[in-house]
This record gives sequence, structure tokens and C-alpha cells, in this order.
Amino acid sequence: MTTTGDARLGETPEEGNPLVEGLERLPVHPTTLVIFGATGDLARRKLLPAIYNLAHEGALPERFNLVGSSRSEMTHEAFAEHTAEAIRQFSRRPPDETVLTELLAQVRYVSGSFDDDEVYRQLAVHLDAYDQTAGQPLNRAFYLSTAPEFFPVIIEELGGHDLNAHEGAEVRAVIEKPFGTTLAEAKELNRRVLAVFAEKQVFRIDHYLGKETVQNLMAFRFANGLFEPVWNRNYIDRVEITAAEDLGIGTRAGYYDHAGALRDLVQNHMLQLLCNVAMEPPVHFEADEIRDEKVKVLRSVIRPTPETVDELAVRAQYGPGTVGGEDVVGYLQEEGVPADSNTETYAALRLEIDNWRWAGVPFYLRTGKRLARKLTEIAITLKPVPHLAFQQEGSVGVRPNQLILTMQPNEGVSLSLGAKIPGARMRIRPVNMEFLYGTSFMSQSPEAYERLILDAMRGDATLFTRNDEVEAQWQICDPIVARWEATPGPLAQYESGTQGPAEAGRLFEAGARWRAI
Ligand SMILES: NC(=O)C1=CN([C@@H]2O[C@H](COP(=O)(O)OP(=O)(O)OC[C@H]3O[C@@H](n4cnc5c(N)ncnc54)[C@H](OP(=O)(O)O)[C@@H]3O)[C@@H](O)[C@H]2O)C=CC1
Ligand SMILES: O=C1O[C@H](COP(=O)(O)O)[C@@H](O)[C@H](O)[C@H]1O
Repeated sequence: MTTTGDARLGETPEEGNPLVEGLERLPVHPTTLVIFGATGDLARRKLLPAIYNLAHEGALPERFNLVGSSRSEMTHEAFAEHTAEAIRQFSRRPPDETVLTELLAQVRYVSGSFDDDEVYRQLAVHLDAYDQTAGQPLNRAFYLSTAPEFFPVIIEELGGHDLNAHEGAEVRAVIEKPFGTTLAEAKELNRRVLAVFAEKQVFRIDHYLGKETVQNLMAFRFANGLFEPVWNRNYIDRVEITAAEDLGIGTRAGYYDHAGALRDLVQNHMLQLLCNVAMEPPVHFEADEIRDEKVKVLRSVIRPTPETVDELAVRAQYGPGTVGGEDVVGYLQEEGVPADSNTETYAALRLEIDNWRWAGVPFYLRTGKRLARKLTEIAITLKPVPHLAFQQEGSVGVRPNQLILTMQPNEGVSLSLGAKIPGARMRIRPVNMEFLYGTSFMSQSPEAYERLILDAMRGDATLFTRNDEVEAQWQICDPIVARWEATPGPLAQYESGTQGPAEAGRLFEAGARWRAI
């Protein structure tokens, strides 16, 4: 089924672009967006380029203003230049100077510490000035893109300065991950956030939900009659979710060494992928219905206990090795990492979902830094056929069907089938039917943050996590965190640029093993 141009949505790439289509359906109210942590890594690499790309597509509201805030001293002009540089370096399309100049004309910057009242007084001055120029109260979106310790500080300061509400307009708070580092912390953070903002004002980011390929999972499952009848324990043998990275921790030692792979990726992105595979179809494609279904899945996951963690989970740390032809240092030699750190850079789990659809089907999750290559995929292996009439000597082999949903790179879906090798004998070999985004839609997918920033400004929470989801995710991970903290190590090492620790193979039942990365 290799799909080609005939599957295109429109005649031009723009017509096939869901952001532009979304814009037609749901206009965005004029908004002032404030980024706390505007000089940080995430803002520079992702948020500012995403805002530019929205501007380029005409997806921003007619009146859109941007205010950056962080500790560094900077003038408005210097922040505009910082923004332009970030866009030039990281935008997925080369910037058009006219669009860029127009975008930067309205940029402001407020410097100071997030616990300093003056920051919020200054902010209020800029926000009011934008309203006055517009002649109407503009919506306000506060994006918290800074270290998690500042999340409650900023939220409470916003509340303390009456910036959590705005007569005649909407106010929203977008909160980055991680949302707490344990269940108890997440609950406390939720309590403090919800003391200032109503749940409908809060947008907890899990950027995987903004990826086109992750949204396609729902389209794939719920827009095609073909898969639903087999999407259960009767036909599916196992589900394998991989989020492998070739990169190391870069300059993020301060954050990562306190987080580790389980908190950094499993607790959020990977459990969300699991939800998208396992959830029941919602009646309508609406934020709360979808989130209700995801929570049901998370609550059905059999929680690891201190007694089962060692059997169900594997962790390890990258050692030195070669990635992409370059020698790289091990985790313990990375700048800023304590020489005796026991933080895991690889985590693998076997989970089970105790409900009617999935009872007995193992869900394998693995993630790691400095593995052989970047690969995010979900592999669904079906059960073998019950009887094989024509297996013969010389066959490459009949293998159970596998459905591979590749999130990145080479986004697409591939289904392996047994097919007859041409010739006199009945010899079977696996072949693939493939759908690739690149060839079918002929347009570049928007970055996850483009979609999410736009949705937050629109007030559409479908692709954001609700407080009960976050807490249910922690309920699964907390016992693992606790067990690992109680048995610190030293951790097993895997060579950088490889498949990860061999020990992860023991999570599988006999006869199965991890797919190659
Ligand atoms: N970076 C990434 O790839 C990803 C990051 N995230 C999340 O995004 C958030 C931001 O991460 P990241 O950008 O990497 O972090 P950085 O450390 O790069 O940036 C932190 C930002 O916060 C500012 N800041 C720090 N302390 C203060 C303070 N006391 N007062 C005022 N400003 C302060 C910094 O300002 P200054 O530079 O002026 O000191 C900087 O702008 C985190 O929650 C992270 O978990 C999520 C996914 C990926
Ligand atoms: O949230 C995070 O995600 C990135 C991986 O994101 P991707 O979109 O490139 O797959 C990961 O590198 C980072 O450690 C983590 O905080």
C-alpha cells in the first residue's frame, strides 16, 4: 500500500496543513503571550521558532504581542535581537525578514527574579499598554518555561498581582514539564496552581501530544474500521514503545541528574503514548472526553510495588562510546554530573493493563540517551496464526504481523505481512506495507510546540494533560522511583551508541526480544 501523492489532502502543501485548516475553523482571539524563562534553552530552540512559524503561516491572531521575562538584564531591543537569532538558528523554515520584522516590532522584555514583585508590576504595565493600543482587553497567556521550582512561585505572584483574571478576556497558564517529581509533589503543585487558576485556565504541556504522529494514532485507530476488531488481547501479543535518543544530556546536567530517564520521559511522554494505544474511543473528540478515557487506562495499569519493581523494571547509565562516528564521554564524565551519580539514563519497564481489552498483554516501554539512533516508535505485534499449512524448508519464515507506528524520524505507519516469494515453491517472507507522511502529504509537519501554543491561546485543552492524568502517571512511577532511590547502585553501564543494556532483554517472555533501534 505504499501510499503516494494521491492521498494528498489538497492541491498545495498549505491546503494539507492542519494548522491552516485549524485556523479557518477556530480563530484565535487577540493575545499577549508572556514567556517566563524567555532566555532559556527551550524558549530559544523551540518556543520562539514555533511562534515565528505560526506568524509565517498567518496562524497568529491579528493582534499578537510577546513579552519575555527572565533573570538576565536586557533591553527590549536586545531581547528582540535574541529572539531573531533564535529564530534564524532553529526555525524549521528560513525566516522571511518581513514577517520577522513585523513579529518583533511588538516584543517587550522584563528582567528580574521570578520572586520579585517588581517583575509583575512591570509586566502589568506592558500588558495594560497593549490593551490600550488595541482598544480592548486582550487575552493573556503566561507560559512557564523555566525550572520547575519556579512554577508555584510564578503562579502565586500572578495571583498576588491580580494577573490571573482579566475582565472581558481570558487568562491562561501554560506549564512546562516536569509537573512535580513525585506524586506528593505533583499533588501539592496542583493544589497551589488550582488555588490561583481554574482547571480550564491551566494547560500542562506534554509536547509529545502536539506531535502530528501522536495525534495520528487516534486517527489511525478511530477513523479506520480495519483495526478495531483486532485491537485487543485476543489478537495482540504485545506492545513495545521505544523513545530512543542518540544525544546525551548536553548542558542540562543540573536538571537531568535530579530527574533521570524515568521522570524525564516515561512518567509523561511514554505513558501518554501508552494511553493513546490503549484508550477506548471517546464519544466525541473533546478535551475532557479524551482525557477521561486516558485516565481510565492509567488507573487500570497494574502499579508496580516495592516487591515487583526489580522484576518489572531495568535501569542503566551510558558509558563512553561512539555515536554517529564520534567518540563521546560517558554520563559520569559529562560536565556538571557528580562522579558518583546514580541517575539512570536508560529505563525499561514491563507494564500490564488490567481491563477487559488488555488483560494479559504486556506493554514494554524503553527510553534512553546515547543509544544507537533517534527513534520513537510503537510496535504492535499480533499473535501468530493458529495453524500454518505451508511452512516449508527454505522459507525465510512466517512471522506474526507487526504494526509499526513511527513517531520520528521517517514518520509513518508500516504493517508487516507474510507474502509468497515468487517461484514454484510456497515460500513465505515478511514484506511491509508502508504509509509515509513525507510522500503522502507532501508537506512538512508543524513542530509540536506550534500546535500547542496555538491551542493554548485558543483555550483548547485536548492536547494537554489534566491534573488527574498527571497524578495517575505518578502513581505508576512513584514505586519505581522509591525502589531505585532505596537501592542506589552503582548502576549498570551500557556503551554509548548501542542498543542499551543487555539486561533489558530479561523483561520479555521467552521467544520475544526488543526490536533493533
Ligand atoms: N530544554 C528542553 O529541551 C526542554 C525543556 N523542558 C522544560 O522547559 C522548562 C525550561 O527548561 P530550559 O529552557 O531547558 O531551562 P534553562 O535552564 O535553559 O532556562 C531557564 C530560564 O529560566 C530563567 N530563570 C532561572 N532562574 C530564574 C530566576 N530566579 N528568576 C528569573 N528567571 C530565571 C533563566 O533566565 P536567565 O537565563 O536569564 O538566567 C532562563 O531563561 C523546564 O521546565 C524544562 O523541564 C521540557 C522539554 C524539553
Ligand atoms: O521532554 C523531553 O523530551 C526530549 C525529547 O523530545 P523529542 O521531541 O526530541 O523526542 C528529551 O530529549 C528531553 O530530555 C526531555 O526533557
